[in-house]
Amino acid sequence: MTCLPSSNKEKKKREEEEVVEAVRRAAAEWGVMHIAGHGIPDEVMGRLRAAGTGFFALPIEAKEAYANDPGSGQLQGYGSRLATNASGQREWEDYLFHLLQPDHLADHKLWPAHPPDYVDATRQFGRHVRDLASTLLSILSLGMDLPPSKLEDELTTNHNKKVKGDPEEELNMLLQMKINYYPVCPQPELAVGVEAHTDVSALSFILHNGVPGLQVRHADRWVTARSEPGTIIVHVGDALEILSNGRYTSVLHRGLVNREAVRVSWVVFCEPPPDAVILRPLPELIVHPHHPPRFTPRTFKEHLDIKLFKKKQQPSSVIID
Ligand SMILES: O=C(O)CCC(=O)C(=O)O
Ligand SMILES: [Fe+2]
Repeated sequence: MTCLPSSNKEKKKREEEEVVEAVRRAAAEWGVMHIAGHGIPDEVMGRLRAAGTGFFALPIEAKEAYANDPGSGQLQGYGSRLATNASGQREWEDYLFHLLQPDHLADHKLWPAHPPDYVDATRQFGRHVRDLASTLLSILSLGMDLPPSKLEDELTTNHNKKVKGDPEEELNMLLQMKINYYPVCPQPELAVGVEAHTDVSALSFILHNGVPGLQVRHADRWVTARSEPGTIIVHVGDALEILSNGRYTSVLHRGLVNREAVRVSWVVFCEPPPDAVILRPLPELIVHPHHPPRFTPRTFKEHLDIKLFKKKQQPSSVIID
């Protein structure tokens, strides 16, 4: 039987609708999903993993050449969290954190010179993740019956009159790279890799080295993320939960450690610029009295401050907006 062109088109349309619905459901019910067919070549993911793993294998002095200094506001660089957290558990991880995109704002002095492929592999990965972020934001816009460009436009438009520049000017979303390195832990029951939190980003993209440890909160229980080789894990973060007025869920999650194997994860946080974008529930989604706004408007930076303040006020391991 020969397929008529119109039935091909219908098939494609149906498939696209199925993808939109699958992504919408995962983002609404879980706030997390595994994405296959993401367009990032295996070779690029393999080089990223090798480069990051190579960095953490360097002697401590070589890593400390990139040390951060959170006390003086220098958040980018290499850091260690082998300290006791508010809930009395030990956070058992080292990490490397730096801006990944846009490339012209990145401080390349903080990108490790060893292994030599670090800069190129990480940059290549960043370009692919940036494209994937745009694709997902358009699918998630369609999932709320909005035009495909809606969410990305909202995350890149200067609405803040207090911030200089053309109010209509297109801004860039930022991608921040964090590599988490969780050493083998002799007493994993006394420690946690990363304590329970939601990400402040719009979306976070996670690769890992295949060792289980990421857990997400769903229906009042912790669920361990499966290892699905070749896929990338995507979290909905707070910024998207706010824009979607809670239709999409910023997922509560944590990283556990274990006795047998080192775990490494690469997380790319995709976020709006800190001051120019005002995060507020999209007006199209507000219908009085059934769907009132669930969040007060705030810049991304203000959101970070609100969250930090709540964390200080409520010293438990769980931070929820
Ligand atoms: O290690 C992981 O899989 C998650 C780490 C994480 O949640 C984070 O760095 O924000
Ligand atoms: Fe996280």
